Amino acid sequence: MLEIKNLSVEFHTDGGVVHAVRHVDLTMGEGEIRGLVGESGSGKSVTAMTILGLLGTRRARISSGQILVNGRNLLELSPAELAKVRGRQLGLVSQNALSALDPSFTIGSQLMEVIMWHRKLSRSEARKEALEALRTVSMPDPEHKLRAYQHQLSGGQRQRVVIAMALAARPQILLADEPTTALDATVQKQILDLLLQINQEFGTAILMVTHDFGVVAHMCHTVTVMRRGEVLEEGTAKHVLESPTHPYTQALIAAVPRLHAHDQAAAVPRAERRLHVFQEAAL
Ligand SMILES: Nc1ncnc2c1ncn2[C@@H]1O[C@H](COP(=O)(O)OP(=O)(O)OP(=O)(O)O)[C@@H](O)[C@H]1O
Repeated sequence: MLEIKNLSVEFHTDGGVVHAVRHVDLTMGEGEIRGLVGESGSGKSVTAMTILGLLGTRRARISSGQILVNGRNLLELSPAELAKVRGRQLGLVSQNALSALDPSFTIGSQLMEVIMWHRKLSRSEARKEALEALRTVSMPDPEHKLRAYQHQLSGGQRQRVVIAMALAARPQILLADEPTTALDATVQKQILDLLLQINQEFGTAILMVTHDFGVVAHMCHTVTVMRRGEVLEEGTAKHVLESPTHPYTQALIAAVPRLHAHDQAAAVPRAERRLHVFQEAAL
């Protein structure tokens, strides 16, 4: 469904050329949850933003590669064509819900706008869909939340709205860029579980950008590990968690407190269980 081949991205800065992504290959099948893992600056976000066509600076240059979504190379599309693919096939859940939402409009009007844009519905139909979208992301008191502004919501509730907006066009693939970074531990788990539920209910594939192998153990079927713009290793989450080949991956796994000792043993069957679900779904 998603195939990235030999992708390289560089930034031309005053201080010289930054090779942010180097010859990256990555594939995702239907319903797959892939973790894209690495420390800060390893090139995860630039990879995700390149897929979405949202690099956002004229200093960026894609120096090689292809990004195929259902066989179409996104790098050859016009901006208008890419915008359509972005809505229909790719959705983004960014790390900062505050910057993704507009403080001067209600949650309902922002959701309705996205729904009307993608699905060509009337205002009253879009309102019903907006309410349904808030129910899908298990928003408490959704009727009331439609009329609320972002400052009236908790961090976790805002992130639920961002997920609802990303799902408005029923995309095949969600790109989730550190979606729980700004949240406390309990809320983090709720949001990860919501993404898992969406994956299972709608078959939405998820590219989960994270620096945290705990997230991989909790929800990913497969994982790609990046360092300094390159892919160091990739494989099933079970395999990489159990027998990481690279010392860098070993260090990332060791850095997760809850994966230490007996917790690590418990995490593996969890990832394995999810892998089975994924493999069955793929058959
Ligand atoms: N607009 C830009 N101009 C110049 N360099 C950039 C730009 N955006 C990213 N980079 C550089 O590209 C490299 C990869 O950055 P990227 O944001 O993809 O890392 P990351 O793995 O997502 O890190 P983090 O987890 O901190 O978000 C870094 O060296 C970064 O400094």
